[in-house]
Amino acid sequence: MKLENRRLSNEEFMTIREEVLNTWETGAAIKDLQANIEYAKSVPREKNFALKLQEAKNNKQVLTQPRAGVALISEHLNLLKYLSEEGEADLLPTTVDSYTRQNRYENCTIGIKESVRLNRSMLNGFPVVNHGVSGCRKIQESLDKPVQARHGTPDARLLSEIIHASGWTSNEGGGISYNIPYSKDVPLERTIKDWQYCDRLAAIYEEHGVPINREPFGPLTGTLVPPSMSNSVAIIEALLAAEQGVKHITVGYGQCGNQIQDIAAIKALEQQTDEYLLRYGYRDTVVTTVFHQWMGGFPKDESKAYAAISNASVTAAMAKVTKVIVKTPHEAFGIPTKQANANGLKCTKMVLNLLADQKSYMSKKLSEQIQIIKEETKCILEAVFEVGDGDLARGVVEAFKRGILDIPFAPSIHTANKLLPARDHYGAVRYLDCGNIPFTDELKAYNRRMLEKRAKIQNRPVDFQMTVDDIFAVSEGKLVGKPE
Ligand SMILES: CCC[C@H]1O[C@@H](n2cnc3c(N)ncnc32)[C@H](O)[C@@H]1O
Repeated sequence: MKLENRRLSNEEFMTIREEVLNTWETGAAIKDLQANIEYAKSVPREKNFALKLQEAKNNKQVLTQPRAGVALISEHLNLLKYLSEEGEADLLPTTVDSYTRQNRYENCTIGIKESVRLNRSMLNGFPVVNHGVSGCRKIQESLDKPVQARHGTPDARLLSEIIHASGWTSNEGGGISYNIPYSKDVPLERTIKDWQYCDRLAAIYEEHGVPINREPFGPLTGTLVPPSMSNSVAIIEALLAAEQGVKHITVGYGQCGNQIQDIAAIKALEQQTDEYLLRYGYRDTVVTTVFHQWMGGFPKDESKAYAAISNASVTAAMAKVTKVIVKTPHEAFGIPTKQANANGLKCTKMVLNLLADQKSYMSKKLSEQIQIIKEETKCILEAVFEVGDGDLARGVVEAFKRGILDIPFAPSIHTANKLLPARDHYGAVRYLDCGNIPFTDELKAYNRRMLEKRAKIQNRPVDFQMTVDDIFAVSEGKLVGKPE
């Protein structure tokens, strides 16, 4: 079937579904889609992820959500209960393991057996496909808060079938955001199509009375991704989801570190997502936002790690995002203990509570940065539509081929890797090299000027060494990299 940004017909969807359910044994238990929907309808409304986000948006409340996932059902349940109670998490994840993300379910079988034998998690997340609908329903039924699948899966079709049949009412990911940062060589045509299936599935539940939230993965590689590039990808995935009938979309952004630029990025993302959805005829979509606390290298020192978590929480509060994804003081080491995970959540919530009655006020600098990000994003998105001859899906594939869309430090061979970012002297992320991104001369000159200011202050040339210094800076306790 030719790649096209067009809603899958029921016949197309059901034909693909037949094949998807046969890719692992646990697909057999969810063959009856109507029965799956009936089950999902039985989940109490207060445990619906989409509705809880919508309520938070209306109440201008910032919700907290951790990442968390371990191999076995009972341990995973204990972990999520602890994060919900002790950690006061408003929304619950299930972070899925790396084997599942690559559809290597046979490795999960071994990992589950080893976890039982050694009495500790031998997988770096919860293997939703292997545990199947029975295991995932047990998780959902035993918790009193909404659950979302968080992963990094290029082909998440079976994973999505199982989680929604289990009453999990949110799914993270997208055809770009779970491909380019997560894989070496998976064609975009493939993942855009596979995520059209996941979006259509979410929409079918929605059309039968079960609101399902879809959350494109905002931060991408989480390494100096300029806001206009990550915003462009988020808006594209929101449009692709809306075309399949998705009505609840959370667009996301990973903290870059300069507070004004980060708040501006969230505001620009909210405004332009609404603008583009409206422009392309999607009128009844509920758009919420998610801010990811610092995604780059973390300090090992616990106190400094809490400072990074608190600092990110201030930005989340001042930007009035709908939800914030929380880091832990174990970030520099690996998978956190449940205590460290809960501590990151409590630290975050304390800051959010202290700032609940405050927000960032429009200033000249803030409105200038919103304008810059919106203009850069507009240049990118208009070019994507143009090279796709008006079809967004084909435009994405062509735009990556030409380097119009380009994600820095991505493992995928399907991104040009010509874009080079670096921080200006305020710490805002700028384009050191725009590669093939079709910015106006004014926008290129602005980015260059901001980097030249830093070069002058630091008495150094504008070059790649700035980028290298910036990659290590935060883990060394500063934001802007300094020359040796
Ligand atoms: C793109 C997401 C990266 C973040 O995702 C966290 N992460 C990954 N797997 C787990 C897990 N099983 N439990 C708790 N956090 C986890 C990492 O620490 C990192 O911050």
